[in-house]
Amino acid sequence: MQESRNPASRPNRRRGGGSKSMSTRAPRNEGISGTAPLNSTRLFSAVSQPALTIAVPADTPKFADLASEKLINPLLLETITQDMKFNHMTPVQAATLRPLLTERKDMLAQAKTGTGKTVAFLVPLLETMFSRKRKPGQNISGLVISPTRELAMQIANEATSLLQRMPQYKVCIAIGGTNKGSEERSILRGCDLLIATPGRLLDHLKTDAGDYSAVHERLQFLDTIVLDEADRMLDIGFLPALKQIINCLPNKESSERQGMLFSATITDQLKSVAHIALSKDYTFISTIPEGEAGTHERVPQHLVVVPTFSDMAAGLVGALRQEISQVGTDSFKTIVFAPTAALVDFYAEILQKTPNLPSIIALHSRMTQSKRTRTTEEFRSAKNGILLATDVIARGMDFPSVTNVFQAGIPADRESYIHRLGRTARAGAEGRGTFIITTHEKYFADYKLKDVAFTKSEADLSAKNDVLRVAERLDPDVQAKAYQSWLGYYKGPIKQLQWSVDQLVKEANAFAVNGLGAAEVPTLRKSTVGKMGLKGVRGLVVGPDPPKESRGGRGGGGGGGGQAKRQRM
Ligand SMILES: Nc1ncnc2c1ncn2[C@@H]1O[C@H](COP(=O)(O)OP(=O)(O)OP(=O)(O)O)[C@@H](O)[C@H]1O
Repeated sequence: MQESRNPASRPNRRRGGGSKSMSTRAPRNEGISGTAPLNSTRLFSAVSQPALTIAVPADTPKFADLASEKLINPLLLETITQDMKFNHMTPVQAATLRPLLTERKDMLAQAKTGTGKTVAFLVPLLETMFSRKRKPGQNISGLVISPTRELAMQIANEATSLLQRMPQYKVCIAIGGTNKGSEERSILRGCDLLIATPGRLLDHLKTDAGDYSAVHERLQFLDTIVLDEADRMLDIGFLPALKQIINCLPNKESSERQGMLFSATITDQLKSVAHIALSKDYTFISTIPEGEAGTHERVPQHLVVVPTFSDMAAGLVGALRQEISQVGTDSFKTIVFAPTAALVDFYAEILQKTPNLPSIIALHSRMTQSKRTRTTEEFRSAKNGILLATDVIARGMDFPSVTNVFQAGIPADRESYIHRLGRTARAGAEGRGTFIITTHEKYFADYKLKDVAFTKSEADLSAKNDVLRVAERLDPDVQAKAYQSWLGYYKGPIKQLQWSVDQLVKEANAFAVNGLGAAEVPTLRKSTVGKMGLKGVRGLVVGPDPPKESRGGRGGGGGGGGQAKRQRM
């Protein structure tokens, strides 16, 4: 089934304001960062996100149309139309809601980023929950699994908004980086809808003694399971955890459980394992016409090619200045994606010391969860600013009014490019993308993104000397971590880059001195070099491992290492 109407065909009709400069801290959303049940009143009032009105084509059905067939609870309809001010469905909602509600079909659904997939899966999930004649809070009716903690919290917010007229239903979260005990107590106090990341959910299902837990028991009457950004979960290796979670649920055949998988990108691998959560005869709905890039037609995408990795920071500053001159500093709200946490920290240091840029913040998974949550909220409510981030927020995150997305260096794959770009031009708004790569990485634009109509822009490297001066004054630990993470990351696509390992190290060493401003090539620990598979490669400076008792921390320029997947986030 295909649906090709463009939700952006009309001008942006965003409503609301109240957003503030990023330097003003957003109120902390206690319902999410704490572990109490997400009581709708408390949570909703804490969220400072302006209401959005998507530029939905007037010819899609209205939510009110569902009422005439008694497919939607009147209170939920009032919330959607009066509180959230959504009248017409978006194309993906129009395509999926009816089959999900009337036939309770299992579904794999694909639609472009920022087009309202969350409401598309939450409404049927809530409708099933209302239809069950059980006391609210007794058992978990709906389970949504998300690849990241930030996305889980955002989905919980959206669910809580939808339930604001029915506070008897409780939304809980189970995510990593927070207190597991208090999470469990919240769930057991009463939970109707659980939003979880896979690893933490798995932890909740068994007791320390290995028996099934009380949380496990609460899941034995599950009515709906949703895997959001399902392909990402497979990509980061969550398949075994997902299988174990699903094995803990009542048998699919004997229960009436409905399954849904949603994403903007759907890989063949995902299709081949969809049956773990869906029945064999599931429906596949895509609102992206075949052969289309999957990025929004209205997002101009610029390609900037810089000569070497040492030019990347200067190229980024030049491209940012170019875009700021178009949009103006006051409303310039941008996400810059970089490949690894250490590179995010490096670029953040450079941009923080570059004059005439809006405020800069960084976000990646090596921060504490409370810092991650604070930064996410701060950027969500900011009117302008530059957020440097890894792929930890590439998927699903709905930051209002992001005018631009920059990608400094190639992403892990084509899907990541699409999802990162999708943080702008959401809900019918305008947006622009800039992809900055080196000559070595051009293969990615030429082959993996050959269907994207890039506008080629000249690299502005006028900031090169200033950037290098700033880099040279950085803490050697920042330089060393960036160097090591660069090596770990670019070892991945070494074949596509057409490099030998010697060439990889040569490029890394040139980047360390000419780009990162290191006085000399940073030293790597022997064990790190081994884990990276670079033992004996010429050009590396290898130092001894520290004595056993001082190992294990993540700190230190030569520590960690080799785990490209983890470093990427
Ligand atoms: N029918 C609607 N009318 C107006 N706005 C809507 C409607 N449905 C959802 N929205 C809003 O559109 C925005 C984008 O929705 P959402 O985050 O669900 O997109 P998505 O398709 O899941 O994106 P991604 O692929 O990035 O995860 C949200 O702010 C949401 O509240």
